[in-house]
Parts: sequence; C-alpha cells; structure tokens
Amino acid sequence: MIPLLHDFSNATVLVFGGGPVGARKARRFAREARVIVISPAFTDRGFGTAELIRASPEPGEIGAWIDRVSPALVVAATDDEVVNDAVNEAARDRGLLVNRADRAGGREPGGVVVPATIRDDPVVVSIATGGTAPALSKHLRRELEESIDGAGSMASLCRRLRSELKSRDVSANRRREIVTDVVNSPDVWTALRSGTSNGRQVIEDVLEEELSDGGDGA
Ligand SMILES: C[C@@]1(CC(=O)O)c2cc3[nH]c(cc4nc(cc5[nH]c(cc(n2)[C@H]1CCC(=O)O)[C@@](C)(CC(=O)O)[C@@H]5CCC(=O)O)C(CC(=O)O)=C4CCC(=O)O)c(CCC(=O)O)c3CC(=O)O
Ligand SMILES: NC(=O)C1=CN([C@@H]2O[C@H](COP(=O)(O)OP(=O)(O)OC[C@H]3O[C@@H](n4cnc5c(N)ncnc54)[C@H](O)[C@@H]3O)[C@@H](O)[C@H]2O)C=CC1
Repeated sequence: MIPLLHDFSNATVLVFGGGPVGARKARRFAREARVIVISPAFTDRGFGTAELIRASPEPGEIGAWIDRVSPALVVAATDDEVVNDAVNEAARDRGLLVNRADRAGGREPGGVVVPATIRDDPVVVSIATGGTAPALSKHLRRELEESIDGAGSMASLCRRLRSELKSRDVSANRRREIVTDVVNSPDVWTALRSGTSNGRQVIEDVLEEELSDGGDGA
C-alpha cells in the first residue's frame, strides 16, 4: 500500500457501527469532515462532533443510506461481517472510498486503511503495519510523538523563510541550501522547542547574512 493524503474538508464521511471502533474513526474524520454515524446502539461516548442516527440497516438497505448522504468515504465498523460486506460492496459499486475496520488485508480498489497519526500542524506523520499489527502502530505513534515536537513551528518558519527568500530573488539552489541548513540546525530546533524563539530572529539572521555576503553563500 502507498500512503496518500486526502483532504476531507467539505466532504461527508459515513460510518456504520457505533462501538468504540466506529467512535474512533468518527472522531478522526470529524476534525475535518462532516461525519454521520449509523448504528442501532451507541456504546461509546466519544463521537466528537459527529451526527448520530439510530438505525439498524439490513444489508439490502445500506445502498439507500449511502445515496441519501453522498459521502466521499464509507467506514464499515459494525460487528456484523455480513453488514460490513454489504457496506464494502455498496461503496465500491458507487466508486467511493471504503474503510473496513474488520479486515487486515485483501483490500480491493478504493479500499483504504486508517493509519496511526501524529500531528503537529501542519506536519503529519502516519504509521501503518500493513494490517499485521495495529497495536504496534499505536505503540510507535506514542514512541515517536515526542521526537516530532517542534516540527510544526519548524514548518511555519520554513514557509516564511522561503517566501522572504523568493521575494528577494534568491536563486532556487541557494534557497534550497539555506532552508536545508535551517532544518538541520540543532540550535534552531532547540530554540523552537524551548519557545525562546518563534523563528522571526532566525529569519532575520539568515536574511542579513545572505544579503551582506551578496547572496553567493560564501
Ligand atoms: C487494517 C486496519 C483497518 C482500519 O481500521 O483502517 C485495522 C484492522 C484491525 N484492527 C484490529 C485490532 C486493533 N486495532 C487497534 C488500533 C488501531 N487500529 C488502527 C488501524 C487499523 N486497524 C488498520 C491497519 C493499520 C496498520 O496497518 O497498522 C489504528 C492504527 C488507527 C485507527 O483505527 O484510528 C488504531 C491505533 C490508533 C492509535 O492509537 O494511534 C488496536 C489497539 C487498541 O485497540 O488499543 C487493536 C487491538 C490489538 C490488535 O489486535 O493489534 C483488528 C482485529 C479485530 C479483532 O480481533 O476482532 C483488525 C482487523 C483484522 O486484523 O483482521
Ligand atoms: N480497525 C480497528 O482498529 C479495529 C477493528 N475491530 C473490528 O471492528 C469491529 C467493531 O469493533 P467495536 O467497535 O469494538 O465493536 P462493537 O461490537 O463494540 O460495536 C459494533 C457496533 O456496530 C453496531 N451495529 C450492529 N449492526 C449494525 C448495522 N446493521 N448497522 C449499523 N451498526 C450496526 C452495534 O450496535 C455496535 O454499536 C469488530 O467487530 C472488529 O472486527 C476491532 C478492534 C479494532
């Protein structure tokens, strides 16, 4: 499988199944999408801002629910394999993305997996194990969380630095060298992580040095 990023803003995600797994997927997608969860019972409280609809569709009724809601992605998270099969089939028939929570492999086209995710906006890190060990994905997510501390601030710094360098007509090659040096600088990381800098001073220092040596990097 090849990881891709998908923007769900202004899209709808339809989840079948209101247990802990349906809730986790609902919370995940609700940070961006409109989420609707359909289930005869909601055994978990943490559905985020998702809209909950109490219903127990038969396999033959799944397609009609999907048509009513026009989702971009459908999640099959019930404890009934026959229902999950029907969700998978109805979503595929309509060319929609589908996430099966009850399958480790054997995905068909359009089938997607939800990875463990670490965020320090706008930075995002995803972890998956090819379905072999979701608990390992969770463990690695926890282990790696600390190591990306400051990455969001570093990304913002780089965005501002790149735009300043562009507006001063610094060549693409030189921009690449400068940005790479900043990203690799332990001092900059320490300053961002400790909160002693928001990056403004780093940008000013880099620009001053660049302009004073004529921009040739010598
Ligand atoms: C294929 C996949 C499909 C998908 O859901 O997209 C899938 C499938 C299955 N998960 C199962 C079990 C568990 N899943 C978790 C947790 C997570 N599962 C997630 C993703 C995925 N799970 C996809 C593959 C990702 C990969 O490649 O690693 C995470 C990362 C993302 C998320 O769901 O948000 C989230 C951690 C989030 C976090 O904390 O960061 C735990 C741990 C726990 O609950 O504490 C357990 C119990 C321990 C265990 O079994 O490992 C079972 C067996 C069910 C059964 O036995 O009945 C199946 C089905 C099967 O294996 O057949
Ligand atoms: N992908 C993952 O991370 C994980 C996946 N699983 C799998 O996901 C499934 C769901 O896990 P849990 O939430 O823990 O199970 P659960 O049994 O607590 O919840 C299942 C929910 O589906 C609902 N449901 C039953 N028939 C339905 C229908 N026709 N339409 C809509 N909803 C219906 C039930 O009322 C219940 O709320 C498990 O059976 C297992 O196969 C389990 C653990 C982790």
